[in-house]
Amino acid sequence: MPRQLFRRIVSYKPKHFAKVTTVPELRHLRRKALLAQRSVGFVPTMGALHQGHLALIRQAAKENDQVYVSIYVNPTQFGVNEDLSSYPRTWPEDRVKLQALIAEFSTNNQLGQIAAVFMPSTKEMYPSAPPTSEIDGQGSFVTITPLSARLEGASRPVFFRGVATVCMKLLNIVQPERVYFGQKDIQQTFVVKRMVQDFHLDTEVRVGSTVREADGLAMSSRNVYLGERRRAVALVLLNSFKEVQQVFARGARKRRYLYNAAMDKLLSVQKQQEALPKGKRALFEVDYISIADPDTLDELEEVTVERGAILSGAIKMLPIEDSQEGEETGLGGGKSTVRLIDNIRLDLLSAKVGYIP
Ligand SMILES: Nc1ncnc2c1ncn2[C@@H]1O[C@H](COP(=O)(O)OP(=O)(O)OP(=O)(O)O)[C@@H](O)[C@H]1O
Ligand SMILES: CC(C)(CO)[C@@H](O)C(=O)[O-]
Ligand code: BAL
Repeated sequence: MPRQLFRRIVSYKPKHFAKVTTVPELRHLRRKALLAQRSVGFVPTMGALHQGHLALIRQAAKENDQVYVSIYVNPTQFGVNEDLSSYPRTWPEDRVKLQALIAEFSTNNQLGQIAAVFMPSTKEMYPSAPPTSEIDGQGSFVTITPLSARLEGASRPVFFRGVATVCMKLLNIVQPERVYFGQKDIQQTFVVKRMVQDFHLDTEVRVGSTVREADGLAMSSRNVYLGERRRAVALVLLNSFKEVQQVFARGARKRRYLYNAAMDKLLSVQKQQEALPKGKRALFEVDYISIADPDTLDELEEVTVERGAILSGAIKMLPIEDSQEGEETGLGGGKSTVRLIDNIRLDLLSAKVGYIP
């Protein structure tokens, strides 16, 4: 019998995870796992857990003996005018979801188990200086350029500096064999992979597919802010990708044809919404559409069938106007702008069947 399997069968699986708030406690657990030759898979999150997070935890439990999850809303990745203070914090619900996963994993001897949930304070994560969201703020930061300055980074200038910095801290603390990120935040996966490579971090970066709602909308912790009216229009980004798939399947390869297919869809839906009365419409702005190389994320002038492309984009759903009596306006009453991102792999196979991975 393979050693790994034997270890799992005889191993005692605790029914509760340790909730850890300090670095020494986490290191103590990690050292015990190392001495017991248990592999650790790590899933960093900002909480408000949904099926996208749970899928990453399931994948980590398939590939490791122990799963560590972090829940930490990292201030340095939010710009000064972004939604740090209102970001959903839902620990009671998150705990129930994690406990349900523990029950699910404990019935299957082939799976690892959630061993620790790391919920540090900001003082714990940023011990020597208060974290800054200012572009020229002082502190110890990891910067990955030029990758961090484009696409998401162009709209959110401090975002990837904050993500790389907190991921470096978390990876130094947890030292997992494997770390898990979602494809939904595709540029983040490129930034973290580059950081792991350039700083010789001893961990394997694994990427889980984007988990979607039944109609295709990518799950996101921020979707709770949309409300009914904006939720119905939010699918426009994915629908614009489907237009690109169609023209690609019909033979278009040049950037301008592919890009225009997405933009035409976005602009036509934008016009339709603008024509509606204020009490009915959901306005949005297009932030960017990118057609990029699958290995470097550099913009492409032409997509080849052999390599395909990463098609990604972001839109900003603007605040709800004239909310109606009894209208479900989402968390925060529809007052805040909600930025949505999504991406798909553009290749001939998926384009022909209209498959959205
Ligand atoms: N729909 C999804 N499918 C797969 N992975 C996801 C999905 N949504 C988020 N993730 C991944 O979960 C991890 C934690 O993400 P995070 O806690 O920021 O949630 P989020 O839903 O992306 O939040 P937000 O969209 O508001 O930034 C990241 O690696 C992220 O890519
Ligand atoms: C990776 C991460 C947990 C870092 O704060 C965050 O950017 C996220 O949840 O995607
Ligand atoms: N999911 C990425 C974290 C953020 O948008 O801040």
